[in-house]
Amino acid sequence: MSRIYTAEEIAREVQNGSLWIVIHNSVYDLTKFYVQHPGGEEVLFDLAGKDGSQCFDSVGHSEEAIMLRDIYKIGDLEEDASLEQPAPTAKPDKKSEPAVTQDEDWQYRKTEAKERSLMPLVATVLAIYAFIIYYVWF
Ligand code: HEM
Repeated sequence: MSRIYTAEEIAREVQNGSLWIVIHNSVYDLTKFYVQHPGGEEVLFDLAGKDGSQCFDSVGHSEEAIMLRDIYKIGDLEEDASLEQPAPTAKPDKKSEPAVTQDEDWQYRKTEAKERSLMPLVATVLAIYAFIIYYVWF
């Protein structure tokens, strides 16, 4: 039978250096796993002692990840326990990323387009130079 943990117990363990995270009322000890996490260590550290359900679900973890998660389950959170909710910045907002990148791309393309529009002018000037040098020398 799995153990029931109180919010205070979880907080105490985290203070003692363990990396415990609660996902859908199950308690996971990720102290040994965080170094192997494909999504990075930092996201897990930000959620130490907190509720990582929203974060875990929003990433769309694979079946393998869900099975792997079960290995680290140590128990359940007691009913009605109030855990600290993660700050909005602790969540990887995958949706906002492309928007920023697209915006930057747009600026990049704009500069690139401007540079490209100068190319015929530069080529013409160089051709005239080459023509003059050819005339003067020969
Ligand atoms: C027991 C807990 C967890 C396990 C076992 C786990 C496992 C994994 C695995 C195996 C992957 C590789 C991709 C996949 O197979 O889905 C992954 C990616 C990732 N995970 Fe987790 N994860 C856990 C918790 C979390 C939590 C709480 C967060 C939220 C901050 C998170 C954020 C991410 C991110 C951002 C990626 C990268 C996704 C990508 O690059 O597409 N993970 N995780």
